[in-house]
Amino acid sequence: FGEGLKWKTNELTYRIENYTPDMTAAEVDDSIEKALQVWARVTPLRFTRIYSGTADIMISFGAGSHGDFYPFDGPDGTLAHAFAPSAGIGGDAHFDEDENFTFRSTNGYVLFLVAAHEFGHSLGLSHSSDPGALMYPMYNSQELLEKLLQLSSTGVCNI
Ligand SMILES: O=C(O)[C@@H](Cc1c[nH]c2ccccc12)NS(=O)(=O)c1ccc(-c2ccc(I)cc2)cc1
Ligand SMILES: [Ca+2]
Ligand SMILES: [Zn+2]
Ligand SMILES: [Zn+2]
Repeated sequence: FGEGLKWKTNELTYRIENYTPDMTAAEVDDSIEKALQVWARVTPLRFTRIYSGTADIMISFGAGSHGDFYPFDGPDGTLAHAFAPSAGIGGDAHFDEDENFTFRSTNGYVLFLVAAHEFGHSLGLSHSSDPGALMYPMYNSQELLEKLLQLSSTGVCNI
C-alpha cells in the first residue's frame, strides 16, 4: 500500500465515517482515540477529530467490495487495510465489517489493536519481523494488549 511515504505536517485530522454494530459508538470512538494516542506518543504527530468533510485519515467499516480496489474477504483473513500517506484515499483505514470487533474482550478482534496496527500503515510504516511488535504481520492480541496497556500507563514504548 505505497509504503515509505511520509506525512508533510504533524497536524493530522481523522473522521469516523460509520460504526460497527459489534460495539457501542462510544467504544469505537475510545478504541480509535487510544490507537491514535499510541502513535502520538512515539511521533511528533497530533490528531484532531472532525465530524464532516474530508479528514487526512478517514475511518470506515465495510464488507466485501466497499469502494476501493481491495474488497474484503468475509470473516477472518484480511481484517482491515490502510493506505500510506497521500492525498485522497491516502491514510484512510478500512475495517472489515464481517469481523467481530470487540472493545477489550478477546472473543473477537480487539479494535484498539487492529486500529493501532492500521494507523501504523496510515503513517507510512510497513511490517516488522519482531513478533512482539505492533507492526508484526499477524494479529496476536494477548502479548500486545498487555504491552500497549502498559504503554498507556507508563509511556514507555518499544513498538
Ligand atoms: O496488515 C494489514 O494491515 C492488512 C492488509 C495487508 C495485507 N498485506 C499487507 C502487506 C503490507 C501492508 C498491509 C497489508 N492485513 S490483515 O491480515 O488485515 C492484518 C491486520 C492487522 C494485523 C495486526 C493487528 C494487531 C496487531 I497487535 C498486529 C497485527 C495483522 C494483519
Ligand atoms: Ca475478513
Ligand atoms: Zn478498503
Ligand atoms: Zn499490517
